[in-house]
Amino acid sequence: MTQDEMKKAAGWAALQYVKKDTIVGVGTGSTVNHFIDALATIKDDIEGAVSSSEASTKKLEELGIEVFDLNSVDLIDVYVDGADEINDRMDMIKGGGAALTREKIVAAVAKQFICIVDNTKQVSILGDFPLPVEVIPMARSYVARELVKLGGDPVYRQGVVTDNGNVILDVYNMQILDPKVMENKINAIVGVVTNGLFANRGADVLLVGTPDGVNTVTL
Ligand SMILES: O=C(CO)[C@H](O)[C@H](O)COP(=O)(O)O
Repeated sequence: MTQDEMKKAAGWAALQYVKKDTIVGVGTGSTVNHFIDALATIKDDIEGAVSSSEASTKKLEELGIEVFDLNSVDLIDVYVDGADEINDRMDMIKGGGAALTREKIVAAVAKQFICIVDNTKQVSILGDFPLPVEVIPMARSYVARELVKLGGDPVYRQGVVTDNGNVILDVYNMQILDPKVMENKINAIVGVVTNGLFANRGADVLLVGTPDGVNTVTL
């Protein structure tokens, strides 16, 4: 089974968590793209979606799913998104697709976070995947120096501008033993918009695509 087939299995499995007549929070990435394909098959049964990126909005609209502005929505029942890494506490690193800030905002509003991954994303300690940090452009060098003080090796993701007009620093070699503490420390650096650690708000349900089917994990 290919990695993409495992992503597809996880993406389609998330459909069972979508309730009738609700607004669905939609993440970003190749695994979520499979979820959007699945969601399109029940589009007449849902009210619509709130999207975490321009890319997901485009795909949702192309498939006929109405996309609402988050400011016009009081309640999101489930938020479905992928991850770059997830540990057994359901803490994640996200932002490989540079959509981390909007993802974190939509996730914050949702009652339930359903994380969909293939089995290569499960880790015991977060940090092999470089941690994305979204930064206001004029603060890039300052934030990079502060990230070095926290023990990381930040690398500017050249040529990438986020949907919010900011830049991304990918932090290599970060020892992330306490994800919540690290998330808070990095977010406290002036000029950081947010970082890709989702620990203060982790996943509630994890769906893992494997060669033997989809495993469901809850805490
Ligand atoms: O956080 C993300 C985008 O910002 C994605 O969820 C993450 O990068 C996983 O992507 P994929 O499903 O393509 O493996």
